[in-house]
Amino acid sequence: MRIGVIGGGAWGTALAQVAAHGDRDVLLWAREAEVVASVNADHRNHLFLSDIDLSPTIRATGDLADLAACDALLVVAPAQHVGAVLAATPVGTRPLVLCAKGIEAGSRRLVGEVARAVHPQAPIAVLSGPTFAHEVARGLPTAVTLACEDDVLRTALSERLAAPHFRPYASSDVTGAEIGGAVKNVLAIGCGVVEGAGLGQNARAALIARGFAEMTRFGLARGARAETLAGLSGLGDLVLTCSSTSSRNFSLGVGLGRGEAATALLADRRTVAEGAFTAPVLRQAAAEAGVDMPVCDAVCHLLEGAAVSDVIGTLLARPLREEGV
Ligand SMILES: NC(=O)c1ccc[n+]([C@@H]2O[C@H](COP(=O)([O-])OP(=O)(O)OC[C@H]3O[C@@H](n4cnc5c(N)ncnc54)[C@H](O)[C@@H]3O)[C@@H](O)[C@H]2O)c1
Ligand SMILES: O=P(O)(O)OC[C@H](O)CO
Repeated sequence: MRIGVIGGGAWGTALAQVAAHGDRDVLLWAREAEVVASVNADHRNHLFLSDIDLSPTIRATGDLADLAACDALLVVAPAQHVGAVLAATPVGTRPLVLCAKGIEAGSRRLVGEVARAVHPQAPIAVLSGPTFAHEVARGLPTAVTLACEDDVLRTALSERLAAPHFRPYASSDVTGAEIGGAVKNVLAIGCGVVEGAGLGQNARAALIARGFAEMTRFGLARGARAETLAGLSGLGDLVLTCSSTSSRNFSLGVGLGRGEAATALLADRRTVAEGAFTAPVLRQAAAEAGVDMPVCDAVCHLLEGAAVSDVIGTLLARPLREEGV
């Protein structure tokens, strides 16, 4: 199975490195000509993953048409751009493995729903979990959820992408795998705010636990399974992203917590903090589904410029309630 990767950011490049394990050929599509040039000439991605020596069996292209030579495509463009990039990609019946984490603005569709609309003939899988790209690319041990409704394809993809340091766990719950990844980015911004504002470790743990309850409520309402949300792509990724400044979402929150404006923090950035785009869409989607998500709402208010003390005060002053989802 020859793998093509759509997206030459940090995660697309790290996944290309995983797929190239054992000297297998991988084709990486990158939007930036300088990424294509540096991967092909130096086996490095100077723009997005600069300190990693890449396998020489990874070849980069700037032409989406070249992906017609691949058997399966990993989709690693940011969530807001997946629809446009896929519309320009020759897909047909090739499996699409969705690796972006987010919800599309406007349509409020998960990435899988976007992909199905653009390429209805293509089987869909989702690869998601606690995965900082720079750790995966360095060969540090990592486990992910690989979700696909088709058993045969799920097994084939798992076997093709598994490597000694990279262990996929199979699931048939595509929606659950997607929702965990999308919601955790929003919650990670909140945990970063806790850090930046110096609110303490207790507050961070409370936010992770109550945030997980929100992820579960929303996921169950959208048809996800509870065990998927409690797995690698849900709770696992939530814990990772809420604990480290290696996370772009957490770091964005740290800035907000220090009183910096979201507009300034997001201006001119080359890398993506998906939670900033997902938060307002998630608020709409949750309202539509009748699901209460006060922590995610609080993150929206903070991104809109509300003062940290006001937002935290409002969260804590809500009527007392029973614990549980
Ligand atoms: N970096 C990680 O550790 C990591 C891990 C797991 C999942 N992800 C997810 O992977 C996805 C891609 O993130 P990343 O970290 O590889 O990106 P990145 O932040 O390293 O780079 C930004 C990417 O956005 C692309 N881009 C910018 N404008 C675009 C446009 N108009 N059309 C198409 N592409 C455009 C760039 O070409 C580049 O590939 C995100 O959904 C992210 O949440 C990232
Ligand atoms: O840097 P972040 O916040 O986009 O997180 C990267 C990955 O999603 C972690 O699993």
